[in-house]
Amino acid sequence: MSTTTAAWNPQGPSPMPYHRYRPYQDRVNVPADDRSWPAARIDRAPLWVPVDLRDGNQALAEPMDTPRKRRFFDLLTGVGFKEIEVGYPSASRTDFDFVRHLVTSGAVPDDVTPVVFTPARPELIDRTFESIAGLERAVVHLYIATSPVWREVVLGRDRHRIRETVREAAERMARLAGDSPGIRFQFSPETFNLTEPDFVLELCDGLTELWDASPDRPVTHNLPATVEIATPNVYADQIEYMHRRLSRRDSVILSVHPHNDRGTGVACAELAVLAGAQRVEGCLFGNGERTGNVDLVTLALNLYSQGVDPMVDFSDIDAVRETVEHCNRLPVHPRHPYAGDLVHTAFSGTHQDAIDKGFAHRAEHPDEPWQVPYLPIDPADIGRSYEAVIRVNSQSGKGGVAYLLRTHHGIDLPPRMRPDFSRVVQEATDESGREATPKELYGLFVETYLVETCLTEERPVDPGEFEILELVEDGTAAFAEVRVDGVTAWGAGLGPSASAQAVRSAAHRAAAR
Ligand SMILES: CC(=O)SCCNC(=O)CCNC(=O)[C@H](O)C(C)(C)COP(=O)(O)OP(=O)(O)OC[C@H]1O[C@@H](n2cnc3c(N)ncnc32)[C@H](O)[C@@H]1OP(=O)(O)O
Ligand SMILES: CC(C)C(=O)C(=O)O
Repeated sequence: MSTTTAAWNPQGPSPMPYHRYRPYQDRVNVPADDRSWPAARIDRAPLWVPVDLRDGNQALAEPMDTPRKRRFFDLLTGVGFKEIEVGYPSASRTDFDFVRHLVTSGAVPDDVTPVVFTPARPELIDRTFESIAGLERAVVHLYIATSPVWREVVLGRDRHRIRETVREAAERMARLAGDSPGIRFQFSPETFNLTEPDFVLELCDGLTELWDASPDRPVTHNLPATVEIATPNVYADQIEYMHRRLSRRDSVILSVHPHNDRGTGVACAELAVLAGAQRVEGCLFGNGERTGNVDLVTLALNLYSQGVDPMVDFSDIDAVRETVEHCNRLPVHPRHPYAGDLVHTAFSGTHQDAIDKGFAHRAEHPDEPWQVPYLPIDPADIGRSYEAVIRVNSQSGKGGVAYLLRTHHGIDLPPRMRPDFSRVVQEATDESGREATPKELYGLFVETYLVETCLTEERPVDPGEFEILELVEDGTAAFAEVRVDGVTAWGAGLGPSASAQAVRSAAHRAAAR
């Protein structure tokens, strides 16, 4: 990219000390392989693994207690997740007790595998195995940071010492698991995205060998973007590098664990799946350390919107959201993809017009694939009503106003009358600075167009004086446009003598102008 400033771009240098930071190219070696991921396509869902009860939980000011964790766990199994990280049992008594609760209460369905998380420390590995005693199936997940800064600054161990620590931990895990066929292993080189690729490959391949992974008892290598450092294409290159080189590839489940520091967690996960990842760890609605873990709801519904089976059920997204908000004690943002309160709502006029026309088109062609403008998916598919799709304020136009009157009050304004009522609404909302609810719109409609009595008394109109320009009757209501002395106005009527009322009303409005 050119660094010279073009005449059309008047931006000046920022006073912020950006020179303190380095581009990712100076921080990690990213393999310059040929890449195939840009041309790939996602045609099936990866294995989703929610880590809300561990990574999400460790980021909460008030970690979940057993009842909250249990409620979350039941939600996750109910939605259809089959592998669930349930805690960091060596971290606290609460975490340990919850895993024991799962073991002893029979809460784990037969087709669900819990995952437990442990650092590479012998006493904590022992405690982790203690927590799962009695579970038929579990994945024991070992982690240690592998990148240069963490090695030097945090762990004080060089590559050789890290290799040794990992080997000793893995041997201990293998010993503790014994010949139990239901216990599988997972390894996460924390800060993978900042680690030299050859070192990660060496560690992962060493464990595949040591744990004797096979297609029947595969090992999971989980490659986290612990802290995002680059655009998502870079993560995809890193994942594809591993995908192509990991040994015993058919005995390895290649997993990713993106965080969202740059706001690109979802993009990282999607590009990583294009690059060969088969499993994705994340949290519902993106809870997690700092800016959060990648949001599994968004990922699953992104697939859904492509016509791909997401293999989880979010058909009642508000119930899912309510449980997650209760357990995390954190709200979901109103603009959150798919689940936020406002994400299926249009306030602006041209959007409302397009949605209105889209629904009308759909009513005539119900079997066509979904293509209502501005609505990526049908809100009804995730349990949302159409009620909130269009809301009116001063940014709205005639289409939205007409839509609300029609859908909430059964009043279908004739197209030529819509601009007239829209002006009335615009004045009212400009004046109030607020949204106009469907009830308020109806009130404005009645007040504006059903005006016969007072005007009749003030200035009676002789029927011979006016000309009816348009009269529309639709069974419930009638609408009339009338000219009096060269002045036109609309009126409306409801009920049995709606037409007569509409004409009288319009005539009196015109006469009063
Ligand atoms: C990216 C992630 O999300 S990783 C998961 C992080 N999650 C958590 O930390 C939540 C739960 N953790 C805890 O409850 C505690 O940290 C415990 C129980 C695990 C350990 O507690 P403590 O013994 O008090 O240690 P502390 O919390 O200070 O952790 C730092 C120590 O762990 C070491 N450490 C960090 N990661 C690892 C690892 N994967 N394997 C082995 N040791 C590690 C550090 O080098 C440091 O050791 P040092 O004291 O010798 O310098
Ligand atoms: C250790 C892994 C799984 C992790 O939580 C991270 O890197 O964020």
